[in-house]
Amino acid sequence: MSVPEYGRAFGLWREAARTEWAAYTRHAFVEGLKDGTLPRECFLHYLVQDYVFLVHFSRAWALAVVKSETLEEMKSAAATVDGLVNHEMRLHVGICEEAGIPEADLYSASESTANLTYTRYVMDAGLSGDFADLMAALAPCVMGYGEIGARLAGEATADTPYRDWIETYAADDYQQLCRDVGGMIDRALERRIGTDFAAAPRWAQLSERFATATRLEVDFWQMGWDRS
Ligand SMILES: Cc1ncc(CN)c(N)n1
Repeated sequence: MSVPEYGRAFGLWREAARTEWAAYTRHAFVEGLKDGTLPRECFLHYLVQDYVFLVHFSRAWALAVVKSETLEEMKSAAATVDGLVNHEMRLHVGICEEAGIPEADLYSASESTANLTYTRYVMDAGLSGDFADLMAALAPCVMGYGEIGARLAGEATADTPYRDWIETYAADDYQQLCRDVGGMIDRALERRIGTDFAAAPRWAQLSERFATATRLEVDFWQMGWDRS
């Protein structure tokens, strides 16, 4: 299967971090979602943590609204906050409710170290840097799940109990969000570092931010796998 395309900067970042990217998008947790062998307790542990993750991730996208320099950037960041808090989190609330975990418990769940490390890294990228730094740190999260969802939609076993999760990220609206964010990132970078991304003095640092956030995604799956 060919991988979906989510923009020029994302493609370059992904290629530069190919080892980390493979560890993220093909982690044992992901393969367990695909063939249904992931233990339910691991999935629920991950999902509770992911709800908390999305709360802080939404704060980081809200910071992107503050750091925007154009209306396009602002609209895209605001639409992503909306997508996260009003759509993606519904998946978590629904599945956890079925498992007897009410939403109030999700909101007050204590954060695992992997969760805390990742979301605060992203937040710091935005606080200490500019919009481009923030986008490089946010991109692995948005696009990685888009790529995983698209692959698993085609490869998952018919009876995997994780079909709802897979379809949330394979769905047209999530795939469109990835393309829209990817296009917006390209234009945001062109504005700040010029069209030849790889030749720009800031490129190495932006790529490093992307690679670091990708490693933190690997740790997040591992946290779910270990229930740590
Ligand atoms: C840890 C993590 N990374 C990415 C996503 C997809 N927004 C997520 N829900 N959780």
